[in-house]
Amino acid sequence: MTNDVSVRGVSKRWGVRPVLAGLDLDVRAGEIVAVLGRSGTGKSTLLRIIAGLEVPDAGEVRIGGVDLTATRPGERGVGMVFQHSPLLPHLSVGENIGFGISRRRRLTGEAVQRVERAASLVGCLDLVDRRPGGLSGGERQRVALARALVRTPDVVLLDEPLSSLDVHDRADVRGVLRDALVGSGSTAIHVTHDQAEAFAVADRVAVVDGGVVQQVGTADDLYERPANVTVARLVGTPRINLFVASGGSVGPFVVSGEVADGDVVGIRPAAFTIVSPRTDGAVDARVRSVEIADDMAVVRAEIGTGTGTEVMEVSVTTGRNERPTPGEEIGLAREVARHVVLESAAESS
Ligand SMILES: Nc1ncnc2c1ncn2[C@@H]1O[C@H](COP(=O)(O)OP(=O)(O)OP(=O)(O)O)[C@@H](O)[C@H]1O
Repeated sequence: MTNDVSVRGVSKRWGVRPVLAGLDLDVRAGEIVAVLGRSGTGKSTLLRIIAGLEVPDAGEVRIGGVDLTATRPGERGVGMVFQHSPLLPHLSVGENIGFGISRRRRLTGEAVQRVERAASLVGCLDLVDRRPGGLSGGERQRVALARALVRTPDVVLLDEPLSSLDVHDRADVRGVLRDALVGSGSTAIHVTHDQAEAFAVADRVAVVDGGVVQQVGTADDLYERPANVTVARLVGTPRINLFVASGGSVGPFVVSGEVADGDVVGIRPAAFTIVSPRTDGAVDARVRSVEIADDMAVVRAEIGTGTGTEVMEVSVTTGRNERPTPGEEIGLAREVARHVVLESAAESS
């Protein structure tokens, strides 16, 4: 295959502000990679550079090993889908999809087949005779995707394609999107700030922050083995709890395995166990708030830090039916089964 994407040392400033700072990213042929990052971290800028719509200050982009620095957007074999992809209102859905391969409104034999294939890839074959005006947001984005895929591009770039949809449409279209991308054989780079979407659509996720890729990996890699504090805080809902280790303990908790003084240690909310209040050896806590998320409850509780009178808040998840109430005294088992060392004091000194 010749449609792998390689981004090497790409930098871009807007005015004095560096947005991308020597960013590297490798996407294998046929792979779907999501670029996940907070708002304003340069994700769209990166996509536009790959598409040839922006020129980087430094670095290069290769598709299939070919340096594209001097290649115009239309010649890069790249298709794009945006958050709001404009459809032409006076054309039918089929004609809109066909617009990707021909400026002529009346399509001939082979073009009709290609439109039908693209429409069926995204599950909108039944819409081809409709006008875009009456389509739902989810339907419109599926049509926009079909219009990008009809050209059988080497690479599809998707810039927040689902973020204008309501939660239900978003969840439905995610699956369609992944199946269509896999079915097309194109390499895909999907920009989003929604981690659930990134994990649902992509084979691997690249976390971007500070103008560089912080870590690339599967959902398990990023959740279980985040490379640093930045990734640990961006991946996982509710957020990971952070502690600085001291005297072999992590705040008032004890983890399996050794930790050195000054290590920054992360404990996921699901790794804590709630026990009865004032259980021998448990950590006393008071519930500040409880939020229900489907079958899970997110409990925010105040604990002593183990270093005096200071208190800190930890997030703990539990089953919806086992949840305590705000204000209640609870205990947290002192021994925590899983943790991750995010910064080693020995390395940073
Ligand atoms: N053409 C431009 N001129 C000046 N500044 C720009 C331009 N395009 C983007 N920026 C700035 O660069 C930064 C990164 O923007 P970009 O849209 O790439 O981020 P993003 O991660 O895609 O954000 P979002 O998720 O909010 O879309 C922002 O601060 C933005 O204001």
